[in-house]
Amino acid sequence: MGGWRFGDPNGRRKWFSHAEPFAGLPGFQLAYETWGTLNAEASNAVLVLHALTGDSHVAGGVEPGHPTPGWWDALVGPGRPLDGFFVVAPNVLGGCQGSTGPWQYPDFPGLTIRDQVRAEVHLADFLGVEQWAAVLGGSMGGMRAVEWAVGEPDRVKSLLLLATTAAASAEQIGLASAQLHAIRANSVEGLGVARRIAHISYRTEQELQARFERGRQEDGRFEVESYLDHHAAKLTRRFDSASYVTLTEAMNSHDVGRSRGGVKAALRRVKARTLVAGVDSDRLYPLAQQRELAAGIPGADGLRVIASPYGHDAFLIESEQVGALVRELVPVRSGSR
Ligand SMILES: CC(=O)SCCNC(=O)CCNC(=O)[C@H](O)C(C)(C)COP(=O)(O)OP(=O)(O)OC[C@H]1O[C@@H](n2cnc3c(N)ncnc32)[C@H](O)[C@@H]1OP(=O)(O)O
Ligand SMILES: N[C@@H](CCO)C(=O)O
Repeated sequence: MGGWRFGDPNGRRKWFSHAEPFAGLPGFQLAYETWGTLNAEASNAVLVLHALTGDSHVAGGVEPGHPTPGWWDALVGPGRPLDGFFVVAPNVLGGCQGSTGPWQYPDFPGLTIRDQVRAEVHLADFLGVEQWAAVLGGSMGGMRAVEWAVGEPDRVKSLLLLATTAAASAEQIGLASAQLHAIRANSVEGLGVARRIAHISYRTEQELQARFERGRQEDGRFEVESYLDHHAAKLTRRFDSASYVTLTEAMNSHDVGRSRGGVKAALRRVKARTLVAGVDSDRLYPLAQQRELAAGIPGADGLRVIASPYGHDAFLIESEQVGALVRELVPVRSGSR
């Protein structure tokens, strides 16, 4: 088993353990990282929720000795939008970066986004956070963020939903099911095939055309093929195929309206001041999905649009635009954190 499943590659992980049976598991642990300090009123805690292949390492280089870059470096650190907050980022339940996942159990139960959020509620209780100043998430992280706000409306003061949806659509489930078939046919090769399919959906036709055209490598592969091979190999080195299946199935299960009278009724439960943003070129999580969220959440301030040629991945790449949204959601109030 790779060290990344158990270990602490950046030397910053902490673990929370829950010893009681939970969602078909005998118990669980969540790996998480934190930045900053919880204030005396416990009013400055921000929960950052990662996407499908992300992890708890939101930021690197904030403290000496931890240089490995994170996936939202632009948000955390001196002078950055979450400076002064107590930032908490767990690895999702079912993931493979320190949290309990299917690589540990032969008969790992299926999990839903709701199960994953319920696990994070236990982490919040453990940390002494009664209400998050903000919950932020994109894509799968946004699914958990909206589930937090619907399921625990009194515990989320403000909410940022990026490139996400209230319920997985038929197309999203369809693309995911092709990826799941590839992995079930051959877990290692299949993970690479799944990443290739997924990565195309994370980018845009125009970007791929502009970058690669019909170019070929010396070995005869198309440039775009080589690019996808590279992303497939990179993910296969750092990610567990069984976790990919568990997390993908959890995303397919996502429907905030299930057993709550539908999406509209569920979204009306949200009490948080909310910003919803989508990416103008996102073909996987199209703007219509964020429009539905913005229209349905009572405290939502319209729909914000991130302008980008990069498609769905823009919520990871367009850090200036994302940072501006975070500053708007949780403005710096000197001395009040
Ligand atoms: C820093 C961390 O630890 S992140 C860990 C957690 N990760 C996450 O949460 C998100 C997962 N990551 C991602 O989704 C993606 O990597 C993103 C969105 C961040 C990538 O965004 P971009 O910066 O646009 O990268 P892009 O898609 O252009 O890929 C660049 C890579 O493709 C390679 N590449 C470009 N063209 C080609 C080609 N024709 N053939 C082969 N490789 C190619 C580059 O050399 C580069 O390699 P590297 O990443 O190993 O340095
Ligand atoms: N590139 C992102 C896309 C999923 O939202 C990831 O791998 O997590």
